Amino acid sequence: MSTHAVPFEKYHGTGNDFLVVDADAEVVGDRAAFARTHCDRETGVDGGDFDAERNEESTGRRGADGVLFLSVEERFNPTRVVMTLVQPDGSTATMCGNGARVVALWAHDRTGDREFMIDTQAGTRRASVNADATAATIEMGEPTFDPARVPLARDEPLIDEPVEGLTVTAVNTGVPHAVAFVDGGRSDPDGIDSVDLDAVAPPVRHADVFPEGANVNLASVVDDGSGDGPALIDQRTFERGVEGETRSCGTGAVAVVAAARRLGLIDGESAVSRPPGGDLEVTVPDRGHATLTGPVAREYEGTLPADPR
Ligand SMILES: N[C@@H](CCC[C@H](N)C(=O)O)C(=O)O
Repeated sequence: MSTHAVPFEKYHGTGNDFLVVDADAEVVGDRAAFARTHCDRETGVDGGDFDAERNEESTGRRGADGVLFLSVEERFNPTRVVMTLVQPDGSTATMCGNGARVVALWAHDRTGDREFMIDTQAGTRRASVNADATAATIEMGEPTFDPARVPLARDEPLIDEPVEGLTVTAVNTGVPHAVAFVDGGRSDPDGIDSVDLDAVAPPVRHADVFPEGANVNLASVVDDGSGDGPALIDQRTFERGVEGETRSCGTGAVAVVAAARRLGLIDGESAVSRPPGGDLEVTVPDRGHATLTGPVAREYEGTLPADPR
């Protein structure tokens, strides 16, 4: 059994926060146990109070939404980064939009580059960091409603249909998502924030129609984009693997905009999705890659036991 200390860095993208471990430099024997222990919101890693050496945007919470194990391959142009996300329940996610944006900033911090190819289990995705390294953009692949690829336990797409008490649309944006539109945005006392997400999401997340489970999003169209600016959509997401609500979900933001377009709820291919942790700019063109852009920040660093058992 290994008991050595593993260096890590903590980053977040719009409040979706991750421990980052350099997989080339560090050997973590049981990655699932490492994630389960150190991501725990009650007893996991603690960045402590803010101080001058820490980024003032730190979320300041114990634990994390996952561990990113990263491997940099600088011999490619652009530099490639192999990304594996292990979630707080020990599962591995095929894709994570905010995680991939964090990967871009982490790789920028190590190499100084601003363009990267990120290898995920959902495919290779192009990513970039902006000039002052405060935001990152990632190509997200093409959202699909294809029942075989969501996946669904049926042959027809699931579009605006009742599932376990919510009316949902199912879409895969690298991982499976269920999107339910509700009336009233965040500023409405009876709107999206009045819903008990921890109560309504689990039956949908585990519904038989989703054989691999699903992340569950609530969304409310605040501005349909028919005026001057892009559409604005308030978002909340209950994440598979975290088994709770996160402050932001990037694949969820793309799913919300893709579903809004499919249902004809917004004009144009661009929208701002607004989870609690901050705004995400999303484009979902008729064909080709969706994109996801938003702030990313480094919080702090430290060491953690490799084998926490
Ligand atoms: N927070 C992520 C999504 C991570 C994967 C998800 N929990 C799953 O298991 O499907 C994001 O920003 O996309």
